[in-house]
Amino acid sequence: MLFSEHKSRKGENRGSIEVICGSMFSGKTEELIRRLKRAQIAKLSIEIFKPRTDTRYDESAVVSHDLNSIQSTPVDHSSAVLLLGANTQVVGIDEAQFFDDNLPDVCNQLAQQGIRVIVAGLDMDFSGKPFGPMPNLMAIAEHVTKVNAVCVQCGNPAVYSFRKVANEAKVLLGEKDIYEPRCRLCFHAD
Ligand SMILES: Nc1ncnc2c1ncn2[C@@H]1O[C@H](COP(=O)(O)OP(=O)(O)O)[C@@H](O)[C@H]1O
Ligand SMILES: Cc1cn([C@H]2C[C@H](O)[C@@H](COP(=O)(O)O)O2)c(=O)[nH]c1=O
Ligand SMILES: [Zn+2]
Repeated sequence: MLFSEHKSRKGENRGSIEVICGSMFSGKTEELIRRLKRAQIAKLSIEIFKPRTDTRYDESAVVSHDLNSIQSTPVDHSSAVLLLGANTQVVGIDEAQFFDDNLPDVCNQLAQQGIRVIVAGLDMDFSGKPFGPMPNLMAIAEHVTKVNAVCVQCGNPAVYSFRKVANEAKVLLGEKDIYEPRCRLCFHAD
């Protein structure tokens, strides 16, 4: 599937929702940044949002594990995305799993206003359960892209984020110190 930067003709509503999902280290943020930078090259106006709680690499920028980055606005609630994203052509959202349950409705409203909305997030938490608003976002999206990491145990495609520490909290920020991507077989082996 190719994602297009084409501009709407006058009066034509080209709003849409794209979801990029997968495990940790699967390339969600890289893919989000790639699509947003192409939109910038096409001279479309863009606004990017992430949850304020996600301070792993930077307070405000969206940063991939390979340290590619793009400036963003940290927000506390999806309502801020609706307010701040309303007057732009493309809206990008990273770490969508941490947003409140109203995010799908916000994305729908933005798409109805003609905005291309691109959302990236973890589809499953460390226990293999659907994460936050992600399943509902995937249900209403025009396009869903599931990316895979490489299983660190066996080298097969990985769809799970295995937590290496004993902590049952749903939200636990971290990197390779706490998580490793695993395939189905290796995820359920431990
Ligand atoms: N086990 C792994 N499988 C795939 N990529 C990995 C792995 N470990 C590190 N990486 C790196 O992580 C990058 C993806 O980072 P990023 O886009 O931030 O992922 P995500 O947002 O899905 O966590 C890859 O391009 C690769 O260089
Ligand atoms: C599986 C899982 C992950 N997290 C946290 C860990 C990281 O800070 C982010 C995911 O980042 P990425 O860009 O996808 O690598 O989420 C969590 O809080 N709970 C979990 O179950
Ligand atoms: Zn494996």
